[in-house]
Amino acid sequence: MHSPGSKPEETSREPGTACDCSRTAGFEIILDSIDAIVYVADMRTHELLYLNSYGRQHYGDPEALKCWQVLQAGQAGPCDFCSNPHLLDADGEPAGVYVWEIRNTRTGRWYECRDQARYWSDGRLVRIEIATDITERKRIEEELAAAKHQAEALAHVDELTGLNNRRAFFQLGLQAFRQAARAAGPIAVIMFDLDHFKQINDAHGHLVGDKVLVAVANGMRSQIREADIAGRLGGEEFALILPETTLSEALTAAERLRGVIAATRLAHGSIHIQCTSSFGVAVCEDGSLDLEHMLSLADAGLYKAKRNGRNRVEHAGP
Ligand SMILES: Nc1nc2c(ncn2[C@@H]2O[C@H](COP(=O)(O)OP(=O)(O)OP(=O)(O)O)[C@@H](O)[C@H]2O)c(=O)[nH]1
Repeated sequence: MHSPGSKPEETSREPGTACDCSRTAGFEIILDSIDAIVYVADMRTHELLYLNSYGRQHYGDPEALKCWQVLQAGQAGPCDFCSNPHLLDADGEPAGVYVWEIRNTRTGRWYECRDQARYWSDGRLVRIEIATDITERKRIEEELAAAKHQAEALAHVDELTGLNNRRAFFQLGLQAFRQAARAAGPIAVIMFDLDHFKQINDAHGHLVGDKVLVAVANGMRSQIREADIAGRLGGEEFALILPETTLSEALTAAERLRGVIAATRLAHGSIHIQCTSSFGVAVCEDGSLDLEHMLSLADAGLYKAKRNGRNRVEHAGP
């Protein structure tokens, strides 16, 4: 195996002299004491000309093998991610250091690679790579990214029921309303509020009240289509956005959900707790109204339902 050297014209001493040998041995001691892979490969043939001791410990003896045979797994030829194309300028001359990251296909470990083309001692162009193991840094980065993703997801979810929280409901709702406006198509909003929920809390405690809210949310989820947007707006108030839904379809959906909630019985000790809810429905047939306006109409319907005796569905039209 050849040893690392400098550009031929810069060499002041004939290779093979005693002084050159001791200098080369010195370089090898230095390179073998580095906690990083250092290797040299012929840029044309991919022959591995040098691999330091750290590299040999992890990838074995490279004698007479190509870089892609020693350093990567399952390669039938040069890697398609080989850095060679980045190392030469338009005139085919060394273009400086190229820094990149890769997960090694043999070991699964991550490396930050600093690659550059240089002239080897016999005049050919070689790729010199110094690859530092960054697996631990990557693991921390991935954990942070996962935690951030989870925090972002949680920021949109109502903790108790798992439904969209108010913020997510409005964000998703705005998109649905934009879509309805573009298509000039129908869109419906249903709002509902549990009846005399305070009495449940007062009689059985807040925890039981929470279970009722969860049961209502589950009933809601069981009734909606994939395109529908369900949210808990706060307290015991829930809402649904139903894209491409006409008035008669929305009234049917609200009536069905009212029946499901009224029929839900929550076991609590020796008794079963039941709860009804009042619904307000608003529909815009041509997508011309915005979410705020539709929610205020649905709220007016809900208020009407409460006033007219609760456990019922009322429509408030534009
Ligand atoms: N258990 C529980 N109760 C809640 C939660 N949020 C709000 N509440 C309760 O919901 C009750 C709402 O009471 P009201 O606004 O008087 O409404 P209501 O008793 O349902 O009466 P109507 O709406 O007029 O039928 C209050 O007792 C609140 O404390 C919650 O997250 N969990």
